[in-house]
Amino acid sequence: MPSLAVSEPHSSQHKKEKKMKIDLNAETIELDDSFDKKIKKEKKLKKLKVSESDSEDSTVNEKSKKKDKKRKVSEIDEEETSETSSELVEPMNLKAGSGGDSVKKKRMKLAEVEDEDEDEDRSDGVEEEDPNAVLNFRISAPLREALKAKGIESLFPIQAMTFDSVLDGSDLVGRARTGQGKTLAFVLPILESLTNGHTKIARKTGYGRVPSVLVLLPTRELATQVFAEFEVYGGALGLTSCCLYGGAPYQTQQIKLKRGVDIVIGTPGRIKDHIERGNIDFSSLKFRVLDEADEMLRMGFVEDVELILGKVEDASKVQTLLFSATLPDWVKHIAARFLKPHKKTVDLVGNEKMKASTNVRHIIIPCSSTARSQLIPDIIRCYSSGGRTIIFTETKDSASQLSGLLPGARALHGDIQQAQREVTLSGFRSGKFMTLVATNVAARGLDINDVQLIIQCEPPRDVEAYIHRSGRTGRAGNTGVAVMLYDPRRSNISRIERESGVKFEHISAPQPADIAKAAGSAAAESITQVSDGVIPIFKSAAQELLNTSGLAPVELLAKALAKTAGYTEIKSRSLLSSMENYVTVLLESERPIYTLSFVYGVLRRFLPEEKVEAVTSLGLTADGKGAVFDVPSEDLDKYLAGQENAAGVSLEVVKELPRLQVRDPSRGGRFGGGGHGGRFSGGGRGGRGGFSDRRNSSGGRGGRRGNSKW
Ligand SMILES: Nc1ncnc2c1ncn2[C@@H]1O[C@H](COP(=O)(O)OP(=O)(O)OP(=O)(O)O)[C@@H](O)[C@H]1O
Repeated sequence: MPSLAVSEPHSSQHKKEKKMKIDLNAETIELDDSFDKKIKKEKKLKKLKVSESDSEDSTVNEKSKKKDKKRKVSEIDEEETSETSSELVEPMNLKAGSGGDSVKKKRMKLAEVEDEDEDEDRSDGVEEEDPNAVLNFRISAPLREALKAKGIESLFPIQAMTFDSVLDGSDLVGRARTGQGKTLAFVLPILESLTNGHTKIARKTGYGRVPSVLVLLPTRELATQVFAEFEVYGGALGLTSCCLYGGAPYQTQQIKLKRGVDIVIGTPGRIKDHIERGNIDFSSLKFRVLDEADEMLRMGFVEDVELILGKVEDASKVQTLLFSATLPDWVKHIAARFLKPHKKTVDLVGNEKMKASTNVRHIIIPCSSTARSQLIPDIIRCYSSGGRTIIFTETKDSASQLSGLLPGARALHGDIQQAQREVTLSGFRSGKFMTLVATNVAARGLDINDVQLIIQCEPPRDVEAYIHRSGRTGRAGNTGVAVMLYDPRRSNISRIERESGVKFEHISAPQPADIAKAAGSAAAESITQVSDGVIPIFKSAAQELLNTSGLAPVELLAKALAKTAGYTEIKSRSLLSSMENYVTVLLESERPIYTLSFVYGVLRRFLPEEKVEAVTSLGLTADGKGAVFDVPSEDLDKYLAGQENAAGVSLEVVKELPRLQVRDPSRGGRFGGGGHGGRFSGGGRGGRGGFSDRRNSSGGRGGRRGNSKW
């Protein structure tokens, strides 16, 4: 593993004082959910053997209701004393995961923790009860069994905190960070309500029945994923579901609707089409769910959503639930419009500074658009731990281009035919390929096992996108890494930092030499495994080489290892742009430097024109006294030698990238206040400017069918 220089310790934000607010009377609950800690605790509690008697096969565990208040209170106590830490260990090279079940994997990890804690627990001699154990909720036996089969024996906080409210008939707004189980938070109580709860009697049954539940989601992939959950858990209770989204034939969807379904899941455009064709009747709806509501509305589905929601005969008889990891202010207006006034709100993020996943290590690396395809494979090598990687680009074009440049990667975006999108996603899920290059179409909700690494090619426009994209890793209590590439001269990452609460780790690009070193160790290991039987055959060639090379045996062996590892030439990388074969140079002048043209003027005083033109990625330092730029590494000596003819000017190769002024494109390229305060270490070479691929963007907010940009 290459040792990567980290200039700023990743830590403090996770250990800050946690604020918690609970006001049951006002029906608003806000908690710091301290998910890591919660999961650990949960695992410890697994040891508790809650005997599940057969007589308890009664559909609902009545006791659980009485325990409700107690459970909530103990939940709060736990949270109050906990800390959230997302500090993760340095990346390791693990074997590529072959798929499998994330829950099981997580259980395994935590089982190890349990073992360590065993002695301690024995000495306590106190058995703790898990307040969130599935058995403590009004969850019927078939559903409990289905959960158990998936390795779920305890509810996650958002599920535990919302279950009774939904089952008892409340409208609800639910918010929890990415990957914390919001889907089951509505799936479970809805299913129980339909089969054992208050909506059971009114629910239509039999052939041709009209749906009781409508779930609206922003993308087809997400609709398919939520549909799969309803299939598993609803199927266990004899309920049927269907999934309606664009790009798939109408006829099969129509036939399903005609036969009758209990739950309809889909994207707004296609559902509206079915309504208009008279295929669907929401007059007997009992539940409406808006999952990732803000995204649906952002994608231009407002009118469709309104029309669909308006298709119920008596809105007072329908429960409406709204779930998301992010709730921009304007979503609250939507909630006020569609949800009943006495709705409940369970907000596990609340006023917490950190809005993004706390299970994720958030890293930023300076990189130009031209260096991306060279840098990304090295980032994957260093940070994916052998698991899956999702790379986010801003546009469909750049997703297609980048996937073509990365070996074994596939693209996913809105211009790809639906059938192909499904093939791609299922290939990624099953581990046929390990790198997916996607637009925001994959940013929301997708729950894919063993995604260890997220790479964002440039900072997204809004903070919600950052939160959701980085949340594709570190799910269900697992850990992950999110790397964002940025242009230190142009990208204003401080806004994302401020609004998401993330304190980025500033790291320089992995240097090819570090990666080669790690590959050399692996090659050495593989050589020790070669059978001694080959020695007599190769010995004479080795002896000959030793005699003629003029090198010491260890040097010769080093060359052999380099060849075995596939590194016959070691490049280096710019600190400024991550371009290979470029080096970052700092120019300092006795006089203040206000403009880029001043820097070019200074360079012309002591360098020939062609050398000045070869300078790239020029940026001014925040202290106003210098400028940094990249020069081709092969010409470095010529640049450094030139300074001898320049009075009052010095040039040196930087080992740490100084703080830079950030250029504000909205002000005609003028430089704004200081950039971020990060410093970067390492050596490097760099590349050309032109960082953003947004010029390719079709812009706008997307049309009715959404996804036009993605
Ligand atoms: N109680 C539980 N115990 C163990 N695993 C669970 C539990 N509930 C959900 N999970 C798993 O956690 C993962 C994340 O769940 P889910 O996709 O619902 O998260 P989310 O909060 O909706 O995330 P996002 O905001 O990104 O959409 C899934 O793999 C799910 O199977």
